[in-house]
Amino acid sequence: MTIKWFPGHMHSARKQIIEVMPKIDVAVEVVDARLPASSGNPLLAELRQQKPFIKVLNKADLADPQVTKAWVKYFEKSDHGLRAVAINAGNKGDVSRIPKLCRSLAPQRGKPGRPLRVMVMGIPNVGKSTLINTLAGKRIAQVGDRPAITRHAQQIDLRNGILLFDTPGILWPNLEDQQGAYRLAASGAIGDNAMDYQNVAVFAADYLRQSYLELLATRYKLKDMPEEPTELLDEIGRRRGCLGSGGVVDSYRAAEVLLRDLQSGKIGRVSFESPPAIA
Ligand SMILES: Nc1nc2c(ncn2[C@@H]2O[C@H](COP(=O)(O)OP(=O)(O)OP(=O)(O)O)[C@@H](O)[C@H]2O)c(=O)[nH]1
Repeated sequence: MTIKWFPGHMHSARKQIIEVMPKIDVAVEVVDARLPASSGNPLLAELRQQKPFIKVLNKADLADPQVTKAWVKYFEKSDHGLRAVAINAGNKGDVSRIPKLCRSLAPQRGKPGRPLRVMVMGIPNVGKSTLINTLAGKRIAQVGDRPAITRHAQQIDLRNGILLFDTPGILWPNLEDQQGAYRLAASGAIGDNAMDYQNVAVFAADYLRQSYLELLATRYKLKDMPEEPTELLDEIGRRRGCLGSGGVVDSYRAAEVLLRDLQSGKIGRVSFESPPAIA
């Protein structure tokens, strides 16, 4: 397996987090609801100190609702200073829960002259920008004729008593765990070029066969379900007409079909990992 991704940003992100942490009231980490552990950043747990912390399980519209519920429960039970919310960052109603939660976690702030300072962080592609835009867009809807967001360096004034910091903003996941890296790639959280595309598709086919057999069978009208993941991928390719010369399955195209379908939610709502049992 070759991962060509984010070499050596650890040191500068760590420095930035250490610098920014004392200046903020609430830390928000956006993770992917389909893989809340693998899409998290281990630095935050270590560097957050006693700051109120919100885990935003985003893209919940793509994740298995039962599993997401279990994750929310797990996070809140395993850490008392932490609150977890599952949202779709494009949905205003969902997103409006976050400012409310921030206010409840830092009630002493958010008053005139004492803005509530919130830092939004997360690995690439989890939906940080979408979340920030929806937070800001709410303000556009209310005010209409003035720009909703003001950027001063890395601060965004939402003009509702909340100041967003998006530094260091982008973090990276732990790619040392091979299974986690495969989940990240299969969900689309790390780019297509980061890992061998066909290996990722084989991993996804195998995972779906084991965990979401019915969704897989329905999507590709599979009558027989080959146990061997490469054969399963070939069968999906055949069903989708991904054939090369001589009627041989073009496995690259088959991989593309499966991963695109999976990442866009066309196969159904799929979670890639479940929380550990709570003691
Ligand atoms: N289905 C779904 N898609 C989402 C959601 N939030 C974001 N997306 C999509 O996910 C992709 C990445 O979203 P961004 O907001 O750019 O993510 P980001 O974390 O800012 O990404 P970087 O700029 O790479 O750090 C986009 O295609 C979004 O439309 C969500 O809740 N549900």
